Amino acid sequence: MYAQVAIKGPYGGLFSYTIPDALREAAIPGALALVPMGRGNRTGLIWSLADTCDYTGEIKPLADILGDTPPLNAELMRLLDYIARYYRQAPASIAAAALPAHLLHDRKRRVIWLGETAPPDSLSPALRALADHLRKRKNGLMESTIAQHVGRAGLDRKLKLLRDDGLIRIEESWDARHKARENPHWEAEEQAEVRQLHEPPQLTDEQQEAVDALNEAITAGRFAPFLLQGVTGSGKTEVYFRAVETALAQGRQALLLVPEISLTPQLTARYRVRFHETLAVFHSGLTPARRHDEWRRARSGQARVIIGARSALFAPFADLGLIVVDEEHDGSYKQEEGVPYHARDMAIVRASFNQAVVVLGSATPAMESLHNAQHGKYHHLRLTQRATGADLPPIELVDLSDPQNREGMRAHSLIGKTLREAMSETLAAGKQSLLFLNRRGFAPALLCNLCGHSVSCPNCAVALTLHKGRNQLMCHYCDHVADPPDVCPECGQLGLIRFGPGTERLEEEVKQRFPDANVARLDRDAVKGSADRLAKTLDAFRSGAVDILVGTQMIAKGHHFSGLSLVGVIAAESAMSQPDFRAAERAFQLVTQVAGRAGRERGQTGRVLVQTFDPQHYALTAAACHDADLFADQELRFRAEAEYPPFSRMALVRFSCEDLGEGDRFVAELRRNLPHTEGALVLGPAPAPLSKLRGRHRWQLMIKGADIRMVHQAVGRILAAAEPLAGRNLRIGVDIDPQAFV
Ligand SMILES: Nc1ncnc2c1ncn2[C@@H]1O[C@H](COP(=O)(O)OP(=O)(O)OP(=O)(O)O)[C@@H](O)[C@H]1O
Ligand SMILES: [Zn+2]
Repeated sequence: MYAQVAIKGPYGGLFSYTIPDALREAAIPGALALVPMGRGNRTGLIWSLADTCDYTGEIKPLADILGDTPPLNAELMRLLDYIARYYRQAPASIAAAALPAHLLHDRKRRVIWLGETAPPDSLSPALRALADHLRKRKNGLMESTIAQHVGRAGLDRKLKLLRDDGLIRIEESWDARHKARENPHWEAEEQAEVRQLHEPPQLTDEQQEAVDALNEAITAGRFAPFLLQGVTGSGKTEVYFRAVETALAQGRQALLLVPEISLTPQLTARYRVRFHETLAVFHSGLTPARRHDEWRRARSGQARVIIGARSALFAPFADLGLIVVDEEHDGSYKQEEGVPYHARDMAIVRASFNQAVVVLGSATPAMESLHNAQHGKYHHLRLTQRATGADLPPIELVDLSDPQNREGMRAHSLIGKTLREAMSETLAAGKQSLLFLNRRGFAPALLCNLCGHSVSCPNCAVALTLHKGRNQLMCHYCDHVADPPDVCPECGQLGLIRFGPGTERLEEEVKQRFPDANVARLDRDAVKGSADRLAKTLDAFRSGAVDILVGTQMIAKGHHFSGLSLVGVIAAESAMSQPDFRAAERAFQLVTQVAGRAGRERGQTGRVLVQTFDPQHYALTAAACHDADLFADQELRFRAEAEYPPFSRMALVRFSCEDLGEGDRFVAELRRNLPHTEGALVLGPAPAPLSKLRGRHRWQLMIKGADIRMVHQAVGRILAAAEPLAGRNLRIGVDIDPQAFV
């Protein structure tokens, strides 16, 4: 028997080890193993067991198995293996994404002797020697120090035996290290929310129908995928609650995936009120130690409902009966860095492995999900009315090319006349406004109007964004910062102008125009370095302390602000003009979602103004009449004609190299040797739209095929051709079902 161990590091692959007799029982897939590698030991995840081994060199034995029970059970290992194959990724990268960060890092543990001064006679000679060594130190010993004395082999197992006998205590050192950094504000916020929440509401007829359908499927205990398409404010959350209750009543567990940004105390509080201590929360505000605690509560079955962002997909469960993917269209479900996987798509896979029900919920479903619903792959449930009885707010498209609207706008003004007047009226009526602009900073470019030079990042092929508050130029890709120059670095003249829109500029204009209003801004800069800043600002807006909130997509979705009546979208273009076939879909989703924040309480009238230079665009006209079906009809027709997903499948193979010449030579060579796959279209390799990122030059190759098998086959052949041509400095990455084409 050989253990195939996934080990993080430059190799990325699986390494074979023999299994010593003492570890035979514990060495199963999903267990953490300590293995000899080079001159030291490394921690890895046992991926699989094999009877044979191809490796012809010396195969070493596993040094130890770590932990009491394997962190990942057979069900999760099956999912991980599927992900590795589907996305063509190294097992070690997947393991790193799936496990709490601590487990794979080399552990620093302190072992403290608790027993009598003399070890009991019943101990075996090996344990007795170890116990003798331990009892001499009052303050305990680091595990690494113990290993130097008694050897590493089997040490973990021996310590476990002593611990089980009550003779020692083992302290994870990071427990202490991270406790100090715990953020108390989050808990306080959540508590405040909990007190405000009341009894569950009586379901509307539409909600009841959806709940009935879900309950039936959950009770049947078989795999069943649903698309819950409900307009903004239709009470999808209440439907999820009822489904979760049913799954719990069946003795099973439930997983709720939410976009990271929705993980506000408001949302978790709503879940806490319903599910109490059976709830575990995985959010970015937790310290690693707390995260690990929550993870352990889930694995032990103590927590029966888990709510979390993308990576909660890997939450350990004994018997998962329901997965909910809230705002399933949200881009944050796709991980772009590291292992590119889509948590929504893999949620479907995980549900099918578990005979579980999976619900994808959204007011603006992805075209892929709609297509599946239309073809009977998913059950389609719809909520067409707002649960509170409020009407959807009227949406007006404001044509910015119309001179009337430009009246009073100065050179860099972002707010046209119609929006300005509406904001005045709202303020005068004591109501709140929200302005949405999908770009942070003051100006996305610093341009020389004498020579045309644009100040760009030294590491990336993009312009640097000016941040006026901190008076710095920043790269939004690599976080490079620089002082803004006084003169053009190219021609040396005083010709630099701050060009383009940004939330900081918008905030400044709002403050100038409405000096008496209380204005706040929410974007990545505004919440940087403070985990509770987001919650605090949202709270101030919710309580009415802030009159006008300016922000990026952080404010666009999921929130329920009861006093909000006016929503302004500053530049609807920015979403539509991207070189991406999903641009129209994103524009429709964005406008619908941000508009959906307005007028959510019964008896309230909301108003939404969308400023645009292209008021005829079908994404905007459909959004303006709240017609998701009309948009889907047009969008799916366009996708079918152009053979884009969901009518085809795609993949990107990316190449990057620090040296431009070396990359160019590789790409030219690959182009000459590009293999052909029947039924798959291959475009490139060509320089990527973002041609340089973090100091590496980039190229990409796009593959389009009628189905995923062809795409996989083409990717496999291209990798086989590319890998032998690639020098040491060239990196190759695969992105299956890409969401971003930069
Ligand atoms: N049956 C009901 N009766 C009255 N109010 C309800 C009912 N169901 C939900 N609500 C309330 O309606 C509001 C909107 O619900 P919720 O936030 O779940 O909507 P949603 O569908 O998730 O919207 P969005 O897609 O915009 O996030 C909430 O304040 C919720 O408490
Ligand atoms: Zn950069």
